[in-house]
Amino acid sequence: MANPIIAPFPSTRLRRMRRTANLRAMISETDLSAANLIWPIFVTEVAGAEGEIPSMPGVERLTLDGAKRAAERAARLSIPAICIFPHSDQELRTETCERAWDPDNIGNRAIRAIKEAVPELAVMTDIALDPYNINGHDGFVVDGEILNDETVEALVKMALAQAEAGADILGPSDMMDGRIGALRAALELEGHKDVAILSYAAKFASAFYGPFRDAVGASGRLVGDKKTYQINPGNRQEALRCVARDLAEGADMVMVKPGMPYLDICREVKDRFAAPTFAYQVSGEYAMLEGAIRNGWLSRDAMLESLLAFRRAGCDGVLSYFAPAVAEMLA
Ligand SMILES: NCc1[nH]cc(CCC(=O)O)c1CC(=O)O
Repeated sequence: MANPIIAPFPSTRLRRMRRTANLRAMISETDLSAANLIWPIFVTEVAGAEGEIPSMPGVERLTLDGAKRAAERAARLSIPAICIFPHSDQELRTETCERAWDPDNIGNRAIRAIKEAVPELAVMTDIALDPYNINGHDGFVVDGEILNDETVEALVKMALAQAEAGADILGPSDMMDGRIGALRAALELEGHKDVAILSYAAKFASAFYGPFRDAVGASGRLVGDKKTYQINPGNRQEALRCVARDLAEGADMVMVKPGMPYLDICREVKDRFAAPTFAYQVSGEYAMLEGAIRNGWLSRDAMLESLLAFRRAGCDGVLSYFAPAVAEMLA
């Protein structure tokens, strides 16, 4: 970092450059635009499950038609990418999770519908077994253990189905070891060399995912917790090793998740690896901010400030449920 030279007061008065809006604009260090946003949406195949998610006020589960309209809205607002999270038929969850790689599962149908409606919009997916798993885990569970290598094989099948459906960016969120390398190799082999991987590389075992699990119908299902695969929230060095490992295995971009409580990790990842770096402002962060805004306890500027903070911390972009609202404010 540069060594700023500060003349003694009153020669230096830092308030001189804060006096008017134009002076402030001239020395503004960080910007936020719609191009920095990825919009996560929930798509359901269950009749009657569409509509607002109680723990995420303002966020809805969408039908396929709703997903198409969201894609059109994203394009109008210059949001470059949308990320699809499936809410699948709860009755069809199984221990063997075969619907995860069914070309006609709701996630894959949503990819096709959106690519058809708005071909230029980048479509990102989630790779993990939890939307289709009877016990809500991201991997196969046998005798209470989350199996790593068997899960990776399933994730590869899931990824190929998504790539086949037209996904531009795959987002493995499962935290199994070795999955990035396995996905990259399979994509090369199966003719999907240009499909990008945005790895959920530094994903912590967080209490902030609660509302998301409500949204995808996993809350009541989850047996135990995800601490045998997601990172201990206190572990900075382990998070950096995960990022290094995923980049070495062929990830194009990396993610830190959750976001606001982990801005130190964002900064460190960007400085160390100089790779495209994203953060996920997760459901619990959204719920806190939106809840306070709806109660009149915070102004909507808190939303903008929270996203600007990710940019200041070195992130190229942010997955945020605020994406459309913020893009509208910025337009
Ligand atoms: N594969 C699961 C997944 N993918 C994205 C999120 C959380 C996103 C959010 O909270 O907004 C989760 C939840 C979890 O790990 O239990």
